[in-house]
Amino acid sequence: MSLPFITSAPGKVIIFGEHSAVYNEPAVAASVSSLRTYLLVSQHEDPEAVELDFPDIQFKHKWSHSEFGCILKGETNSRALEMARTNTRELSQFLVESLESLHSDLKKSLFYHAAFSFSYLYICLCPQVKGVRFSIRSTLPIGAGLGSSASVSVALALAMNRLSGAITSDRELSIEDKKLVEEWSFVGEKCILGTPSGIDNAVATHGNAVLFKREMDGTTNFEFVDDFPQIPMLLTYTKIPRSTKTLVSNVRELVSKHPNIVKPILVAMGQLATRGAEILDSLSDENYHELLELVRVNHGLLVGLGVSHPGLEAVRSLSDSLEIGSTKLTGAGGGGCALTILKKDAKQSAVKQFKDTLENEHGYALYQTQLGGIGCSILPREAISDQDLKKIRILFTEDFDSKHLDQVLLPGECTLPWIT
Ligand SMILES: Nc1ncnc2c1ncn2[C@@H]1O[C@H](COP(=O)(O)OP(=O)(O)O)[C@@H](O)[C@H]1O
Ligand SMILES: C[C@@](O)(CCOP(=O)(O)O)CC(=O)O
Ligand SMILES: [Mg+2]
Repeated sequence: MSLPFITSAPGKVIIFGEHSAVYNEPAVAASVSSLRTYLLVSQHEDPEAVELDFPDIQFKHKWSHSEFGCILKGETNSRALEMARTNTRELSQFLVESLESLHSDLKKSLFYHAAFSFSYLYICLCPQVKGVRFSIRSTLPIGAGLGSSASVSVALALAMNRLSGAITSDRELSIEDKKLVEEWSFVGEKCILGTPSGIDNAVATHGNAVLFKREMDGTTNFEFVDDFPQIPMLLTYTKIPRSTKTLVSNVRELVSKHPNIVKPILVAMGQLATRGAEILDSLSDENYHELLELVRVNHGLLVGLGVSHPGLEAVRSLSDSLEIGSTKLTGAGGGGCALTILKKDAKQSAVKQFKDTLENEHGYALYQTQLGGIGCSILPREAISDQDLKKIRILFTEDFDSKHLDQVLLPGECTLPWIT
């Protein structure tokens, strides 16, 4: 595989069923194909180096390949690694402990999970590769509920499977390629957040909109929502930081404390997601009102799980009082983003007041973006001209804003021949 090459994966919006999805309930999500993570895999000046460069979170780390030797060498280790590679449903205890001691200097840092997830995938997928740098840039807000963690895992899983030779397609990614990316990006999400449902990385891999369900045996089951309707909606980013890992584990505590009360809430969310998907599949003037109702109910149930935040309630309450539509938190909650589905007859002046108040009085950011579209994608070296390569290298090394990244790299919009 010639270097450099680039991979990319989109963020997502969960429309129904965040949190309950972790408990094998169905959920509906769509990719946000214009908000993406890009990964540049390039040659390192040092032939022994494996370097991670994550400027968005100001994290850079370089390993010498020999540092991984203590994990890779020996017959017992080889057997344990083989298990880790074949049984992707559980993280390998051997690898978790080995990486913990290798990264003991990072243990207390905020970046531990990013380094852990990267090196877990690296050891499993392409441990023979060295003299390489992995640089990530994203136009997604991080920790906002739009699936930045999953898009990073998908971009890494695609790149590492390409480096190992497991993915070789040069015209179109096949169903098998995407299955492999989905499987390994789920492992990456597990490293970052413990017990993910798999919906975020499934959407970031396959794109479009899906009704998703993880079965009890660990397999994933999803149906694409055909012709996903472009619903008039607004995404509000409260800029309130939070961690998906913490929120998911808080809900787990609540479930184990009050199973008889909380489990029915999760089941109701699953029912709601199934009905929501039916409506989205055949959206009409008649059932549009029901869609708005389901959004309202879903938010109320999430409040019951304790994953809202006063900052999100401010968005919900303003959309209610201006009567513009229904608002729910999206993603793990606790801050991050809220999704407002607008009423068909929402007054333009009220929508404007909604946006102005949130931006000017609360300092929130509003995104107007289309849902659905391209999933993971790859740009091989052969498809990049030397001139474009120069531009791309600059984007990954200098502090450019996301507009520049989009102009040069956005799949479907730019002129580069992305393989999807
Ligand atoms: N651009 C990025 N560069 C490096 N790491 C990232 C990036 N985006 C996300 N991550 C990883 O994902 C974590 C945030 O994931 P999470 O809490 O699940 O929020 P969300 O997925 O909603 O954005 C970060 O702490 C970091 O480990
Ligand atoms: C809370 C959850 O349903 C969604 C988390 O999404 P995000 O990381 O907040 O973008 C967890 C999951 O489904 O894995
Ligand atoms: Mg996440």
